[in-house]
Amino acid sequence: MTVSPCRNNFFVKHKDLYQFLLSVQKSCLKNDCKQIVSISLDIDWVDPLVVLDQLTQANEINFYFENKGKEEAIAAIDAVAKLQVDGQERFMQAEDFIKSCLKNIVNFGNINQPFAGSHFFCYFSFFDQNSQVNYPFPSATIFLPRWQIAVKNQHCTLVNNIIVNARVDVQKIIQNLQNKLKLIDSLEYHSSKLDYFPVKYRKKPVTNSAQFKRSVVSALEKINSSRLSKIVLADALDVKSKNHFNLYKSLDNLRQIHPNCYIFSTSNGKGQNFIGASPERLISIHNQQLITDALAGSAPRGKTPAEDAANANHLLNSEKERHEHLLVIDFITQRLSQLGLLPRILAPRLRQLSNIQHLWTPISAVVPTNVHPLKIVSQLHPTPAVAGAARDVACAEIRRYESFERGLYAAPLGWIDSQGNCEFIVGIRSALIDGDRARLYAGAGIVAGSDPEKEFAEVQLKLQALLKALV
Ligand SMILES: C=C(O[C@@H]1C=C(C(=O)O)C=C[C@H]1O)C(=O)O
Repeated sequence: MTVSPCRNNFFVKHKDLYQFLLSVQKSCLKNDCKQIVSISLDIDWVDPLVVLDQLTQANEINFYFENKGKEEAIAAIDAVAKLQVDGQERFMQAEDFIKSCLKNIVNFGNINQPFAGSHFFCYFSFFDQNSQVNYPFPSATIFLPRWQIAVKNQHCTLVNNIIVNARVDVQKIIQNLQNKLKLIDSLEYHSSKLDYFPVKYRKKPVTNSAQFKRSVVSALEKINSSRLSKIVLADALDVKSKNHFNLYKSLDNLRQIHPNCYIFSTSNGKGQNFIGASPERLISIHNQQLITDALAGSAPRGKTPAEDAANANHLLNSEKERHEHLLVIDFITQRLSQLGLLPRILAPRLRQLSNIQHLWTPISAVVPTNVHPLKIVSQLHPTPAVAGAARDVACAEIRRYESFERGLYAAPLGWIDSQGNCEFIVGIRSALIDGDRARLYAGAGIVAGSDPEKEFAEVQLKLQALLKALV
């Protein structure tokens, strides 16, 4: 792997890149192969969301991921390498794809700056196989983007991944990069305010309220009599707007309303987008340190500080909520142990969002270098936070109760770098957007003692938070 020093002034120093690309091309010619070059450049601060909005073409896939609290945002646009698969082997195939791409990547620029070097963006569906034939996303998509813009703590990095072979015009690659830099430089940034448009839309629940509550009652009967101790039942809400939804403004609203959530968006390059604001991290790994969230058990935020504290107290002390939460902790620790990891359960706490609060227990572990992040993702997904326990029974029942395809809802999405660092979240509180139509998803965990009315209200609360941000 060849690494050159960082170029702060690309326009002055681009000769080094030219020489570098020529040498890569020469070796491609000699070995009759092609190579991916990851060019990392330090650039002036930009808002990756604005870049995403302004630079993505409708026919390109893309990915957006932001955690305002951590001052991190990353936009990935278009693909130079992509894998889309369905079926049980999807996580394994994704891992193999990433490993084989990495063998073929050389770096140019300072790969030690935040988010430099190659990153793979991945999103999966809840089930191995979508049963809705025309569902717009396959059950696994992994891609290495052509363009990646990321900020971390005010530091901004542009990565341009390119394919070099014997025929490619090296001069043109550099020209392309220069043009893109100029374009990014010319973008305008306005400090935006919350933009609640009085959007005109029609709402239509996919499951009517009576049906949802009947499902809860029926699930409770099963919980008393079978191997099922928890099931997460979701509801969907269809919304038809007068105009096309504005993704950029909706995401901008989401990041302002939910600054401590992960804001995400992905486009399939065919007109459909999946977006949301999730409080739930599946795994993050930084320098072999893994953190995962057990997040389950919910209460609304109070209207006054006193009411809020009372709700929080009730949540922390409720046997039913604690049982629901413990099932997730037990599952995660068991699964991590099966992989040979030694999970450490950190102190339980509350995750307080603008509209709702959850019981939250972070769990940490050290990941040996031979355990690939996607092995862990495949072991953990779906946790009882979004499926139930026992998992197989819960998943089969979810298929029976829910009349709609979960698709990317409640499934892992995130990125992995070449060192095994990664961040995957669970795609809950999410919506599938298709022009002027949106389908919103949210669910609630049902355990012994659940009240159908309260579970229905919890799902509506989650749906409303998302609906409020869509414009
Ligand atoms: C399934 C969802 O949320 C999950 C269910 C929770 C609960 O029932 O208490 C809490 C957090 C999430 O793990 C969702 O929001 O769609």
